[in-house]
Amino acid sequence: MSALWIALPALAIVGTIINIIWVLRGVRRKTRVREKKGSTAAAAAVQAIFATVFYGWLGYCMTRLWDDAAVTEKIVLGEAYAAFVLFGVYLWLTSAYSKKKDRPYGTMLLLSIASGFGNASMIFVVNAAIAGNGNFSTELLPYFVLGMLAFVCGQKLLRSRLIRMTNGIVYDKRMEVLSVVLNAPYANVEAMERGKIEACLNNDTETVSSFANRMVSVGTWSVTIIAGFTYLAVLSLPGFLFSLAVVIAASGAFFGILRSANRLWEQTRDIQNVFFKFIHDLIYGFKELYLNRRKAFDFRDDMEQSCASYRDKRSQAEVKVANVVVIGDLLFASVIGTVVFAFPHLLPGIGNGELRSFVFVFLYMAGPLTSILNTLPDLFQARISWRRIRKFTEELSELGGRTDLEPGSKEAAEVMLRLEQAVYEYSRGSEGSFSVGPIDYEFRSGELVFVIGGNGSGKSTLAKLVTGLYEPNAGRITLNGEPIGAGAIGDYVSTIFSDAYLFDRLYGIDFEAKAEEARHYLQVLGLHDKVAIEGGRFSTTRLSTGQRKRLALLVSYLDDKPICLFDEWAADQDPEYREYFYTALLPELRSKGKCVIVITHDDRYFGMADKLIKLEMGKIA
Ligand SMILES: Nc1ncnc2c1ncn2[C@@H]1O[C@H](COP(=O)(O)OP(=O)(O)OP(=O)(O)O)[C@@H](O)[C@H]1O
Repeated sequence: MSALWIALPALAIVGTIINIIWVLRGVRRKTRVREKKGSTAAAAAVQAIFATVFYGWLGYCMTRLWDDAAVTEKIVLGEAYAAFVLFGVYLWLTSAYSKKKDRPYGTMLLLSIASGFGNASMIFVVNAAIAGNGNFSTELLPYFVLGMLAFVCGQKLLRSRLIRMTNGIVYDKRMEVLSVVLNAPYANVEAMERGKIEACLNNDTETVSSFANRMVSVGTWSVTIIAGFTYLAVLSLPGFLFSLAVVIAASGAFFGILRSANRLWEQTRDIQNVFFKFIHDLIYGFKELYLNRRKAFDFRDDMEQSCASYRDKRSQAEVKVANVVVIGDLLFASVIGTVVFAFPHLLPGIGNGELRSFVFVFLYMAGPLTSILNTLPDLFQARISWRRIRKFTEELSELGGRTDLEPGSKEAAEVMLRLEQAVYEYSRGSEGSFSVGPIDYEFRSGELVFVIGGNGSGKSTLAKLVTGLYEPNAGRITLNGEPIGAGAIGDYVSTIFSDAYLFDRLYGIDFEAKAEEARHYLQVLGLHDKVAIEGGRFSTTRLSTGQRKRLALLVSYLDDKPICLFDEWAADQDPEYREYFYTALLPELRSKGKCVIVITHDDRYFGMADKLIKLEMGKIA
């Protein structure tokens, strides 16, 4: 036995030294870098004071045991002190030199054990002191203070690590979801139920994040409870078994109820998608709702029903949980009642002191126990959100998509984009489908191509195929003779679709190098007295529809890609800018060697084109 007691701390010492060497290796290889945040002189001083007080007090408590200890016990005490000091060094090193995506589970487990045990030991010491006869204050007070110090220091270190780690996990998840959305095939995002992306990025990541923060306390509570139960077992084995059975039964019932509430939470989560869709409709349809009160009334009615359903289902789920919490509290009270009133009859040997200690310790544990049970509903909801995030990312990346956001090479100034038997088909279930193609066509640099045709003939669909928004269902697309994936074509094209979105920043454009050019085109497009560009940002985008399209044209111009595609750009322009677009800007782009594709209904200007493509029912006529 004594050999084991000597070996255990010795193992801890060796393990910690290996870990310290590992951290130092990370520092040397720069995988760990000096943590700048929070490393002020004041923070360092506080850390030093805490460390000195803790290790000083620990040493003092150990020396109190020293005199009466046998040789082997002295060895164990010495080893334990050395292990604590080394662990402190390890903690300081890992917090001073952090690394990316650090998940220090082992360290957190040890800190949970230290602080949970510190927490529980306070009540053991108090209980032992009360149970003793007289002069307890000087005898046991140092150990009570040591328990307090272990709890406080352990909590401080554990919480800061856990908070950093859990928020890091949520941040990583959010960035992962964002990357998946940005790399997802356009058709997947277009087909996605409206509101789903918002609910996932906003709702789900927040739910996971708030749960992660609650996990901070669960670790400590668990250790306090384990330590408490161990102490109860020492005090009275039957009492311990009985209370354990009650706690297990309460937790089982709680779990069962939570499972039945789970279905309701799933449903409330579905309603969140609908809620975000309503918000979308409210913002983008506000004009129509404002003008037509009946429409607004009906809309409110519709939204109200959805909100009411959310309220009812959520309430139903929470009432279920609340019932169990109340029953749980009742169960804890009945454990104490049974122990105090029934045990003296059932177990005649049991003493008053034991009963008092039992009640005392159990009462101390009831708080953490209830808190853990109350955290379970959050766990269920976080699990739903976690699954939704996973399903969402899987759904988006189902058809492949791009692997990263790094733009490819766009150096080729001369391009030949060829559609070979290319087909794109919308599947519309039972209503049949619409398809564009098969199309064989070659778009070349220095050419101005107009795409014409009636409404619904497939012009915009063809544009999406050509620009790589859609992947052909059949056939293929080549660029300069090489097959090219849809996701990569975007590097070669700048587009203005009829529903183009105007960002207020010039993303992806080296504005400093093009500031002069930008100012010139602001003047040419008649926007210089409306909009200014400062630091790559427009002073405003609150403009008329025509002006916004002109600003989009400026962005496309600065983009300077080899292929330019304009989808009915001139439709919103007055005759002056329409004339400028067809007779000056398009020829200028062509003379600069661009491949220009224009979707248009302006038959007055058809003559400006080098080639005309007429679409009828998705096919070139
Ligand atoms: N996202 C979509 N999902 C399913 N079907 C679609 C989708 N977008 C368009 N369609 C269908 O494809 C057909 C062609 O649409 P497209 O927008 O390409 O026509 P268009 O020639 O550009 O028309 P317009 O001149 O009115 O802009 C339409 O009948 C439409 O119903």
